[in-house]
Amino acid sequence: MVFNKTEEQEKEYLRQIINTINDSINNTDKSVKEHVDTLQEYKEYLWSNKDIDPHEIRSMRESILRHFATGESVIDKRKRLGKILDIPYFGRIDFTESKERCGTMALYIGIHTFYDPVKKANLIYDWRAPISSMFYDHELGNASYSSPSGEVDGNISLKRQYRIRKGKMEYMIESSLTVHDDILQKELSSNADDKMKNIVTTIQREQNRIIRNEEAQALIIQGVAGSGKTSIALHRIAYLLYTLKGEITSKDILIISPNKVFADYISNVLPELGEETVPETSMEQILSGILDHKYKYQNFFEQVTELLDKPTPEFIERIQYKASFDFISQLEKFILYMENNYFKATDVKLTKHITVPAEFIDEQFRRFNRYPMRKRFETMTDYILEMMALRHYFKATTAERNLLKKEIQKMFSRNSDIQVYKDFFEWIEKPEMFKMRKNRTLEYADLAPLAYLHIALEGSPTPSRVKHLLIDEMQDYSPIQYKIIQKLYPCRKTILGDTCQSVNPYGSSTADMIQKAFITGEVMKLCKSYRSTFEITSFAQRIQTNEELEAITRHGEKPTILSFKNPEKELSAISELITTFKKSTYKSLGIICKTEMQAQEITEELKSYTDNLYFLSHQSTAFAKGIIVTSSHMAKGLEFDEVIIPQASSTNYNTLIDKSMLYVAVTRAMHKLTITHWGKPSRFIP
Ligand SMILES: Nc1ncnc2c1ncn2[C@@H]1O[C@H](COP(=O)(O)OP(=O)(O)OP(=O)(O)O)[C@@H](O)[C@H]1O
Repeated sequence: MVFNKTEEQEKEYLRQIINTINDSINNTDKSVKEHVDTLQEYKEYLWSNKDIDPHEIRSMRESILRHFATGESVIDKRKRLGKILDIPYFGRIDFTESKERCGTMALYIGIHTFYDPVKKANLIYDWRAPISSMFYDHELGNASYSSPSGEVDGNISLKRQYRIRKGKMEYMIESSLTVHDDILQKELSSNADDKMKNIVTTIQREQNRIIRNEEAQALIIQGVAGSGKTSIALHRIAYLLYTLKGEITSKDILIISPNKVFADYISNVLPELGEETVPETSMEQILSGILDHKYKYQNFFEQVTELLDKPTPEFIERIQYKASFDFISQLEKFILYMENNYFKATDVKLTKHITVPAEFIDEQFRRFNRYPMRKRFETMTDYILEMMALRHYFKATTAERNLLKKEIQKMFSRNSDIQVYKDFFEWIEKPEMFKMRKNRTLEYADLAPLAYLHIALEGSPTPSRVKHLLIDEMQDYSPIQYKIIQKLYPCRKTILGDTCQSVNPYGSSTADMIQKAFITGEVMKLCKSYRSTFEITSFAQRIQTNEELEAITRHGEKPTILSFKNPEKELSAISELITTFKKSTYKSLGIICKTEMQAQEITEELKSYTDNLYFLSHQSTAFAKGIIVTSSHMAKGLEFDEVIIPQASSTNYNTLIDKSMLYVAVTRAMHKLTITHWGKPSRFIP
């Protein structure tokens, strides 16, 4: 007999579950109150009794801490219960184990586990539990999952999906498929929120494999635009926090994200999944940190702007060379060269009668080669003086010690990293490859190699406590940057991106290049694109074909291309499109320009037609709902119900990097896309 066979029975069961959760909430509230009262009693006792003996104080202190810890975990539980009251579960599978004789289990799956202490049974299973994986991986029929004690085989006889909101069941679907297409279609057709949302109810099989991959040391996810890479990476973090509880907490995870707006945009997913948000940083922050924030540098955004503007061929060449593996191997050879040639030992006369011979000093420089070059001087001095004390009974004074150390330091050719870096380019006979900008500002492409040399000379900063590193927009970082990341964060990693969406075509990395830079790493692919309608995805494919991409069959309006005689007409048409958007059910509109300067200009111009425009610059820190005007670079990773791409003329979109920008802009649209231009249209518009 099937448990809760009909929809009526399911609705009644939901009511029962909600009552049980409410009982549990009342009990935890009582327990929280008891803890608070006890702590208050302790406090009053301590305040009113001045002469308590130290033993009593100690034992009270322990009790207080114990109460505090239990109190905190009860509060956590209370928070979780409050959350599951809204949507207790979203799926169900009926599973019969082949070996066991305990019959068929109806497993309800939700964001959190719910254990009923009265019935002594798990009423809801966490979506991350091993048994729940079958919900995502299997259709009706034979199924299995990996439990801690081995593979469990069995049979799924029923599969249901529910939409429950505020404790009420809106509908349920019985399905033989993994995740029912109707529900996925409904989710995908909904409008964009101001923050990325979780997709736990509709995770697809190929996505689930990535979320639950525990083997890969570095998991590299190459996924087409809109394939759910970022969502999946965040669900993976939630999964790891669940399975590795006790070993890893959200504070042990670090996200390297492209900018603050993106970090803000994704900041809701983990809390929605019941986990804390994780720390976030940027590549520039890391690299500049290695160099003690000593140098002014062109940031990545400025480099992209220069590439879009009028880059000189030499500028492009410098970026390209520094993103090559040949460059890394030259740099490594040079480090070896420094090791062999930069330390020129000389005799050091410590007293009238005592001289430390050059040969002996040189020997010590080589002896301590496990230390970075500039970190050897202290240890060498100590060792030399120890040897002299042993062999010659010479006991050096502090002044003599300082003198020796200073002299040894002087034997190393260079103190300045920049000078060493310049030497490198002389050594490879390519001095033209290094160019300092005005105001002693470094080019962005020099930041990483300079940091690499700095590590060879001074060592890495203190070992990081990061246990899992997440890198988004992987294609925008070059191999040398990955080499540094590997030195700094030898932990496990999840790295994701899409080569087709590079805003750094001369210095970008493919999944294979990243794998090569890390030596180890597993590449997994996501080929299905979920964000945009079939029509928009097909349009994007004609701008830049990705053979691996598979568009989801969700249909919508065909993208529109509007041509005008002059910029005034174009602007007035855009303002009309804005008016139509305001009357529509769509919640977000992105007006995406090629550069930030163009976005700023258009914002100013549109202000006389419409209000509530939000200009998103590279200095912005938060994403906003409504009408956003921004550049392609900033729009990367974001999505909008509707997108307008202005100024798509042949002069504005003409080069390789322009094409990438157009592709990024087009793939931000979920439901509607309009491209406008005056004069000749860009050759990239299909
Ligand atoms: N299994 C799924 N169920 C529901 N929605 C999904 C699913 N997978 C992806 N999506 C939706 O597709 C959209 C794109 O997801 P996401 O931004 O994570 O993709 P991405 O690969 O990082 O995109 P891009 O590289 O283009 O920025 C989001 O709206 C996300 O909610």
